Order: sequence, then structure tokens, then C-alpha cells
Amino acid sequence: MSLKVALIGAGTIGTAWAVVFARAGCTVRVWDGDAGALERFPARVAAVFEALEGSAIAGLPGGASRITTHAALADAVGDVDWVQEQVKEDLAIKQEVLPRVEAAMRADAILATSTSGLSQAALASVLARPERFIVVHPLTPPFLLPVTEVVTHPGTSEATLAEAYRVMEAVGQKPIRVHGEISGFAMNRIQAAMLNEMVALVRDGVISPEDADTTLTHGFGLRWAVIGPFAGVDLNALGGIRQYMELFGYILNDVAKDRGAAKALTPAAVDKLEAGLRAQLPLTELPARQKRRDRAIAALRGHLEKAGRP
Ligand SMILES: NC(=O)C1=CN([C@@H]2O[C@H](COP(=O)(O)OP(=O)(O)OC[C@H]3O[C@@H](n4cnc5c(N)ncnc54)[C@H](O)[C@@H]3O)[C@@H](O)[C@H]2O)C=CC1
Ligand SMILES: O=C(O)[C@@H](O)C(=O)[C@H](O)[C@@H](O)CO
Repeated sequence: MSLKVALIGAGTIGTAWAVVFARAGCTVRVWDGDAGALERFPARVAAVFEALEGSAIAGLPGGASRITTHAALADAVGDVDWVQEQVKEDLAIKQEVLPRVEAAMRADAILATSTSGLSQAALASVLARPERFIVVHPLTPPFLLPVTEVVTHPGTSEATLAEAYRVMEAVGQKPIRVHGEISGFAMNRIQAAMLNEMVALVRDGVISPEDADTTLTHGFGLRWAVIGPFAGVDLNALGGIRQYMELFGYILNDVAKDRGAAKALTPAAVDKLEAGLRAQLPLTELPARQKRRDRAIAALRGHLEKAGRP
């Protein structure tokens, strides 16, 4: 992809985005308010490319040679098509940096922020061209984990949203659409729900931190690597997700009650889940999907045994 990209912020996520864009063929220009961060940047990027070398996701040759660092903001963003911002997660800092970046950019370029959950409306409110502004939030690190949430504010244009999808798909990311203003967006809320429960179980002496992690590394994580939690439980009852929830939904409700949370599993929620799952897969095809799940997890386990775990 021949896109010209500027990265604002040369820390952990700036480094990771540089690899994502550069390995896909984009020209990447990097700026940061801290000269030291820019100095350290090439070595950080080189370490990632070295780790990916020879793998299926190393990307096009010469990735690092497409990345340059710039002391002046205007030099980095002046003629690029896409600007991705990842300065410190602090509303006041982003509200100060984003308008400066916008003023130095081409009027038709897109300004995306990597914020993990700050209000997109509050960020957009300080911009002159909010229609070109969008949240494109990755997981860590995006060069390994392609899912990327795309979140608009009420003034984001349809063209900007479509371009965000086009660009993310072209650089090998898997965009997902998150609707509305919600703190933490979707990905961090999902992770937070699980982490909150794990913290409470450890705090109350129900399980050790190590064993809690093992439920993921040797359990759900293996399954969820090949099939999501909804599609996964859909295979755990012959009648699919509706029957699963009839049989085991009491656990979701008990946990919500124990933690003083409102019950999420309403009849309307079950109807929505069933409609979504059955649109993907008729009940008659569940056994075939079970077989595909088994093959994929078996292959994954074989690979993990060879590669070892960190
Ligand atoms: N670390 C993570 O796992 C993820 C972080 N993000 C988001 O990416 C953003 C950055 O996070 P990290 O890369 O982890 O932080 P980091 O601390 O590694 O890097 C932040 C960079 O911003 C620069 N910076 C801070 N204030 C600045 C200013 N006023 N002007 C110019 N540069 C400034 C710093 O010099 C630093 O190099 C945050 O919005 C965060 O929510 C998104 C996904 C994952
Ligand atoms: O674990 C992660 O990768 C996610 O939590 C994120 O990407 C977040 O943005 C995180 O770094 C801050 O909660």
C-alpha cells in the first residue's frame, strides 16, 4: 500500500503502528515532543522487525527503511494522507496536541487517535475539521493482534469511516465497529469485565493469580484464539446459544448478582444473540463447526508445544 502516514507519539504504540504501516509498504514519518523518544525509536522498531523476521507476518522487505523520524511537526505531517496520534493518554494533552497537528496537516488527510477510551466527542470538540477525525484503537501490540476498534463521534463523516476501514484492511488489521460514546470503548470494557472478576476472585482467596491466568492460557484462550466466546458456547449445547443460556445462563446471572451488577441476560438479549449466531450458522451445521474448531485448536496446541510459551 503506498499510503503516506505520520505517527504522532513515538512510544509503545507509536513503535507498533510504525511496524504495521511500514511492513505493508506505507511511508511512515514519526514525530514526538520528546527528542529522546525519537532517538530511541529506530532501535525499538528494529527490535520488532527482528522478532518478526522469517514469520508469516514479517511483511514486505525493507520495512524499517520506509520509516523516518522528524524533529519538526510540520515535516512529519505536511503532506501525508493519514495521521495516527498516540501521545500520552491524557485528555488535556491530546486536546492541546491534536489541533496543532490538524493545523499542520493537509485539509483532506484523516486524523485518527489511538486513545484507549477517552471521549471521542471531547477530542473532536477542539478540532476545526471534526468530520476527518476518528478513533482507531489497537490492541497491544497491533503488529501481532490485528483487531482494531473504529469509533466515530457524531460529526465524523461517512467518507472518513469508510476510509478508516479501507486503510486498516489494507495494512492487515481487522477493524471492528463500536457505536456511541462509552468509556473504554468495547475492547477494554470486555477485558475489564474479565480482569475485574479475576481481581475479585484473587482478592477473596478463591484462586491464585497464577491459576487464574492458567484458565486462559490452557483453557479459554486456546478456544477463543480460534472461535469467539459467543460462537464457542453456541457449540456447547445441541440447541445452540439459546439452549446454552437456558441451561447455564444462571451462572451469568449469579455472577452479576454477587457483584451487585444489573442482569445482562434479558430475554431480548437472548433473542439478539440467537438471531446473530443463527444468521452465521444454521443449527444443522454445528457438528461441522465443532470439527473445524477441534482441528484448529489441535493445530494451535501443536504449534505452541513447538514454539514454547513466553
Ligand atoms: N500501551 C498500550 O498498550 C496501548 C496504548 N494505546 C494508546 O496509545 C497512546 C500512547 O500510549 P503508549 O504508546 O503506551 O504511551 P508511551 O508513554 O509509550 O508513549 C507516549 C508518547 O507520547 C509522547 N508525548 C507525551 N506528551 C506529549 C506532548 N504533549 N506532545 C508530544 N508528544 C508527547 C511521549 O514523549 C511518548 O513518547 C495512549 O493514548 C494510549 O491509550 C492504545 C492501545 C494500547
Ligand atoms: O491490553 C490491551 O492491549 C488493551 O488493554 C489496550 O490496548 C489498552 O489500550 C491498554 O493498553 C490500556 O488499557
